[in-house]
This record gives sequence, structure tokens and C-alpha cells, in this order.
Amino acid sequence: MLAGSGSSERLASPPVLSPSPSPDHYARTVLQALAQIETGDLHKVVLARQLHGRSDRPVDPVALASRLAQDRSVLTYLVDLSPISGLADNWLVGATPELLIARQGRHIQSNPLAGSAKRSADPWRDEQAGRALLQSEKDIREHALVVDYIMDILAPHCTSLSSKGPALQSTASMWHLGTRIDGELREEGDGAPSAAALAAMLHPTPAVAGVPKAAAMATIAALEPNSRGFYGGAIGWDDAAGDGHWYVALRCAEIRGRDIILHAGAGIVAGSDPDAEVAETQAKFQAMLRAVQLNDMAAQQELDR
Ligand SMILES: C=C(O[C@@H]1C=C(C(=O)O)C=C[C@H]1O)C(=O)O
Repeated sequence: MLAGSGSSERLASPPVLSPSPSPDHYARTVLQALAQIETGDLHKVVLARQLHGRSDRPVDPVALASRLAQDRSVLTYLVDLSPISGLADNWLVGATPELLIARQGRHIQSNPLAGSAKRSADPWRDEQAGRALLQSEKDIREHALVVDYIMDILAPHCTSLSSKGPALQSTASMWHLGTRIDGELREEGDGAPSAAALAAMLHPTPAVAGVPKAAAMATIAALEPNSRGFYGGAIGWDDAAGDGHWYVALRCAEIRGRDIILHAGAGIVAGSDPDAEVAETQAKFQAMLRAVQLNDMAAQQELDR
């Protein structure tokens, strides 16, 4: 049975939850990125921010993962980071909607997402939000940069490669534009790149970095005040034959005992609006906030800016 709304992960009262950078600071970095995009050196960059929370007792990673896994449209992951960091009670937990690459024999598949809208509990508003996203020129352009990047990298390894999209895809809390990419690898068996090798070729895609990649990475290093840790990385598995599934490590949090760090980012392209990007990151936090039962506090803090 899945964990209910038990109190073991509830944060201390009064809540301690601080955004880093603040929404205002983040909006200013979006403006800086837009200024760089205007020069023509950069077409897209994904800027991320964090929420730092502290509980009055250790956060239970298994209960948190169980709650996240109630959304069947995402892949929930839980990794014990203690052997890597040497810290006790150090976990990565997340629920990603984005397939980076899957390989089964010669067949490969990818499902990039980019372009986002918050879902609504009101069915009419929810449908309107999805429809508006599907028609948004800015989001379609932002999305195409990711698809083109992935197709360009995979094409030399394939005899056939096709894409279908963008179409609406959803999680419990977000709408996204998604494209389904299917291909047949040129080589078979030992000569073919494994799923992990394909993931390494693709990572980081413009869903988490940008275009051109080097300029985007430099902008991220200059404008993001925090290390991303495992956020934006790749998470998955390969079998002995090199078949496997790799996902983009999104919608995640790092637990360090009583402390939890939530991550979310948004793609910035010409035409992006700083306040809308703040709202988008806030919407992307919601699934994790709900799972740690932090949403009301976070919403209040973000609205108080
Ligand atoms: C960067 C994130 O998500 C990625 C960015 C998106 C966007 O900018 O619209 C949409 C889905 C993901 O590819 C995140 O969840 O932190």
C-alpha cells in the first residue's frame, strides 16, 4: 500500500522554505539571458532554480517516492547518494516525464519535451491551457530546438529516423509539448552503440542546457548561483546486450537528512517573459511540493515576493 498523508515528512512549523535564487533574482537572470539571445550568440538556454526546505525530522525518501509514483505518467526514481557523497541519509528522488533514449535491439526511441503549461483542476481551464500551449509559436520554436538537436545527433547512427509531433503530453500537474522520435540503428550487436552510449551522446539536450550547447553551458555557469547536482543528468539502465532506457533527471529533489533541495528549470528563447518563466518553474515544483506536503507554504512564499 502507498504511504498516505502521514506526518513523518511534514515540515516544521513555522515552515522554513527558501527559494534560491529568489523569484525576482531569477526573473533578472532571465532578462540577462534574453539580452544574450538578442546578440545572436545564443538561441536557447534552460535556467534552473531551487527551493530549500527543512523538516523537523528526517525526510522519508521511500514515502516520498511512493507518493510521486502515484502519477503513472512519470518514471519515479530513488537513488541512495550516501556512497557517493559520504553523507548519511543523502538521497536523490524524482519523477521524470522525459525519455532521453531507449534501445531495444536496433530500434531506438526518444521522447523530448519542451514547452510547458501548468495544468488546472478546472477541466475547462485545463483544456484551454493545453490548447494554448499547442498553438504557442514561442513554445513550438523552443520545442523544435530540442527535437532538431536530437535528430542531428542520432541521424548518423541510423538507417531510418522519424519524428512525430509536437503533441500534447501531460503529467498530473503539467502540460508539455512532446515529440516521439523512432529510429533503426545502422549497426547490430556489438557494433551498435548501447543505450548508455546513445544517452552520453545526447546529454545534455537543450531540454536542460540549450543551443548552441557551449554558449548555453557558459550562460548557465554564469547565471545560476547553485550547483545543479544530479538535476538535469541522465538516469536509467542498460542490460548486458546494451538495450536500455535512459531518462532526463527532472522534477527531483535531493534529501540530506532533514534538508531537502528541490530543482526546476525553464527554457528561455526569444519572446520568453521573465514572470512567466518564474511561474513555470513554480508549476514544475508542484508535483514534488505536493509529495512533501509543502505546496501551500511554497505558494505563499512565492506569491509574497
Ligand atoms: C527543465 C525542466 O523541464 C524541461 C524543460 C521544459 C520547458 O522548458 O518547457 C519542459 C520539459 C523538460 O524538458 C524541469 O522540469 O526542470
